[in-house]
Amino acid sequence: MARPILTAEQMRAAERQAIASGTPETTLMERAGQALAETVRLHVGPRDVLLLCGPGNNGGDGYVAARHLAAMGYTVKVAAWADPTSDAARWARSQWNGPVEPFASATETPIVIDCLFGTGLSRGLEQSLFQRLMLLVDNALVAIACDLPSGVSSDDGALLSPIGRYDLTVTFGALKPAHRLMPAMASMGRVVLADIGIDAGSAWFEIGAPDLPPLEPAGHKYSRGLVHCLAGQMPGAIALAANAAARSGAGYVRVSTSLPIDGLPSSIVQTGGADLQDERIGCILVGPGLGDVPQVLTLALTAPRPIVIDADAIGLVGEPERLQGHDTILTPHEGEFRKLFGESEGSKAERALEAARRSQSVIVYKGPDTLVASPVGSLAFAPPAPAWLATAGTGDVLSGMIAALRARGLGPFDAACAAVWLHGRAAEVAGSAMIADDLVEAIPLAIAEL
Ligand SMILES: NC(=O)C1=CN([C@@H]2O[C@H](COP(=O)(O)OP(=O)(O)OC[C@H]3O[C@@H](n4cnc5c(N)ncnc54)[C@H](O)[C@@H]3O)[C@@H](O)[C@H]2O)[C@@H](O)CC1
Ligand SMILES: Nc1ncnc2c1ncn2[C@@H]1O[C@H](COP(=O)(O)OP(=O)(O)O)[C@@H](O)[C@H]1O
Ligand SMILES: [K+]
Repeated sequence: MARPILTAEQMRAAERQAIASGTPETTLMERAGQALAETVRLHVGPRDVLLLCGPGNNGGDGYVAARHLAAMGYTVKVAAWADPTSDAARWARSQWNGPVEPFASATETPIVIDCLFGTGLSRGLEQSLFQRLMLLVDNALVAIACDLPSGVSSDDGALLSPIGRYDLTVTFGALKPAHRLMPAMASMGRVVLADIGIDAGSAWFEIGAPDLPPLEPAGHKYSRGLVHCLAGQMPGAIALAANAAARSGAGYVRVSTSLPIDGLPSSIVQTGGADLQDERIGCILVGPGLGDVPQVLTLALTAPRPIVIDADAIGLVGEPERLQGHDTILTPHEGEFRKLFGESEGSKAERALEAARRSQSVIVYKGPDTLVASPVGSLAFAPPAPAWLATAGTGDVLSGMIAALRARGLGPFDAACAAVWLHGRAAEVAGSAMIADDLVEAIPLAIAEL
């Protein structure tokens, strides 16, 4: 299931909306703290708990959780960095009947819950604070962050001060961009989303398992999708992409190549010519292994068909505005992105959206925190993918998968999101010693699980 993602400002607006509709702020805080306590009960055994509370509403969630955990039978200690400064947090503090010790005297405890700062963090933590926090977090059996690890910038995933490693992060109403952006996402552990009754409808979301289009009982290979791949100077890469397209359910995969490609399955047709005016083509794929052959990209752009532009072809585009009016999906990694769009300011999310707007294309901005951006402002964040995807050729596999799903009839944004999700899942199925060829073999297994 897709999970909504809101910026800190959007989250505050959603909270104001809920309050205006009759839900008091203290009720939202009660729900958040209770959900935090229940998540602890669900995931963690009955060991002593230390809650570290800050001055704002993140700390308020902590006092509420302390009360619920104590009622569940946990031995609970609370340590505060500062007195509550918001009305809701003061209320939550007043409802906690146990002692509150100074932060400086808090000692190592099996379960540590960081409720110091959440979406309201405005600057890095002072050194004595983050050093002590990291010690408590890294020496805990289980470390849990309330909403966000303290030190993380909610909107862009930057670390305003160093953070420890958390096993679990419990967030409320919606995920925040930092849950799915590097470097913050690498230290969050599992991210659990608790419903606190706010309306989190959003154009930004975390990609969930896709719904692939059902096969027509009376379908034929062309109606299932024809992917036309354009080879270049290093055909191994387009072979991987073509294989991936075939394994992702395209009805027909064709490769235009001047050199015969060894080892391609016989079901993938190799042709010398490139009739790109063929109306049966569902998607053209250009770029993997292309080399410096701009005329192949130009040829692809003369065809009025959906097109995936990957790898070398991205560097050959020139001006992003050239792609306006085409039905294009671009799949840059960091280097390719900067080559085409230049060095721009802002978070990865903002840069992805700006790139989609300039090129009027769907942008799959790859990396450990892959984003899919559309020209109309939709933004999808990939769930964490295994680090072993960082191996040669996995990007070629992804572009083949996107082309197949586009040819099968998904729209460009949905095709990219579905392929990104399946790519990550196929990598999990293939295991940590996989190479890109194994990833291709795992695609049907990932699809069969849906
Ligand atoms: N917005 C919502 O809908 C809800 C928010 N809730 C909680 O409220 C949190 C946000 O609360 P707040 O906006 O009060 O913000 P925080 O509790 O994250 O922190 C804000 C407080 O910390 C201070 N501060 C910020 N950076 C600091 C630093 N580096 N060193 C020392 N002090 C610093 C600020 O001056 C302010 O007093 C969320 O993360 C979540 O846990 C929940 O109670 C549920 C509902
Ligand atoms: N550390 C990582 N963790 C998870 N996924 C990663 C990581 N590094 C790269 N990836 C993914 O692996 C793929 C690599 O693509 P790319 O850089 O184009 O490689 P290649 O050109 O060798 O095919 C992308 O889908 C990217 O999102
Ligand atoms: K926190």
